[in-house]
Amino acid sequence: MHSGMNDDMQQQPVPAGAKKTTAEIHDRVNARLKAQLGQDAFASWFGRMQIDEIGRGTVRVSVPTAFLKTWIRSHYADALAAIFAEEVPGTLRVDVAVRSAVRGASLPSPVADDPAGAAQAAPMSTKAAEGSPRQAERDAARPSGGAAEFGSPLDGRYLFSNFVEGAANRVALAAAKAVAENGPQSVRFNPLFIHASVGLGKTHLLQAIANACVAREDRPRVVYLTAEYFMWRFATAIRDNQALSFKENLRGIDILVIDDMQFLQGKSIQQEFCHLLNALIDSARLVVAAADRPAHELESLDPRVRSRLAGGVGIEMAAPDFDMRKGILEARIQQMHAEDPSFRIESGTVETIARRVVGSGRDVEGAFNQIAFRHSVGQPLSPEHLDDLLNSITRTGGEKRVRVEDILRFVSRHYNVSKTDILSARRTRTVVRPRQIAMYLAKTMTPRSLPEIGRRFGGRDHTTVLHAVRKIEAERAGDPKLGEELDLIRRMIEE
Ligand SMILES: Nc1ncnc2c1ncn2[C@@H]1O[C@H](COP(=O)(O)OP(=O)(O)OP(=O)(O)O)[C@@H](O)[C@H]1O
Repeated sequence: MHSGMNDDMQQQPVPAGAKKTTAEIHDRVNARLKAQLGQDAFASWFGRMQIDEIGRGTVRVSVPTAFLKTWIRSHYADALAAIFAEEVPGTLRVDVAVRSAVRGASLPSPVADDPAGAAQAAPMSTKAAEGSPRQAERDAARPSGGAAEFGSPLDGRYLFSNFVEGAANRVALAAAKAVAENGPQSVRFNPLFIHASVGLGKTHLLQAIANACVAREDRPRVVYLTAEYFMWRFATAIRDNQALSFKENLRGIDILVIDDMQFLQGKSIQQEFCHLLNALIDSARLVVAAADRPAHELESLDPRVRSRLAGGVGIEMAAPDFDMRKGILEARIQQMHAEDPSFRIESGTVETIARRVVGSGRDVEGAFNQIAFRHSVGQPLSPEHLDDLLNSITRTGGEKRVRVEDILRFVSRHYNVSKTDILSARRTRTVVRPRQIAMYLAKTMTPRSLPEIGRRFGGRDHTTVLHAVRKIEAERAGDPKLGEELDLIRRMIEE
């Protein structure tokens, strides 16, 4: 797990009463962003950010391209606003603008409350940036860290090298590797469709393909996204009159990797997706997709999309056996140990978890994450607690498992905010609060890791999720009313 939050907290405070200069603030904000995101992601998205103005509760920053602005607004609005609020007490909003070619002039647009208006002020195709905007957008979209243009950022930890192979996934892994090796020339496996029940490694494998493709020498344009993200981006593009550039952008890519196809809904969106699928496959671009069931069983899908997906190579992954489960645990322990050398876990505990948690890779990781989380807050699990934990994980198998999707639905209903708002970059309190509660519930009711939850919440960083979980946990401890409210929502979701 990335330890950004901890690094971040180690920063030296400026003595009370001392007024920081803009340059000092910029340095501190940069240091925090680097600590949270890692050097590569920081350099890609914030390396060219400038602070233009600070005052009256507003910080104005600028970046050289509309693409960077859009990306920062949709992926890092929360992180940026939270950091500025800490560094510049009294900050209520952060405006991100595109720097004009004329030195110093910029086109402001709020990061928080009016994404639609903001996007219209400087659409992606606006020639407002210095140099060649298209080129700058491409450069920004191809950071050395491997994030792909337009889609969700890739998680650098999902690699072939730490994907544990076993009888359950051998064929899928071989196909995935072949696809990554041949890149856009993988016509034999086009589209490659991987299906498996929850938590069996679809996302890991898809991202491993995308990560490997991004690193190829022929530098294909790779887009990884979930069906939900596709829907959200498409809806936003229509609202912002950017549907054309949205389509153009996607049709120009070489490899599309799309996850969670079972969530693709809506007639016009499916139509659009079908056009995209046809355009890509017919022009020999590679499509890799995944869902929780075989393509022909995806009943909510438009029959044309279904048949196009079923016309490629479909491969199933099954549940991991004991050796695979042990392998997954060992891989996670190794990773954790590299980040925090003080991290220890008894070998007997590893065997116990692998023996008792017979579900998916996620269940195995869920048990591990709980143990790691306790370790990180200085409260290691005692043997009895481990037993309780394993009992609760093995009890909540199969159909009764709570999904982030269910949590989002109930929270949005309970607080009367739309799911789109919860997933958006909006930072008004009426949206932020339910979002944090939903994140807290996702962490405590599902075995998903912080980065996974971040991805489900509109591609947010795991530190944003951690912040939300800690905040709600702390408030809950001092506010019995909040405790009751959370229990009520929890019961509704479980029922
Ligand atoms: N074979 C494996 N090797 C290493 N890690 C694995 C393997 N299978 C699953 N995992 C881990 O388990 C967790 C869940 O896997 P992943 O998110 O890829 O599942 P999924 O099939 O996409 O689930 P969902 O359908 O719920 O999104 C991930 O952290 C992943 O790294």
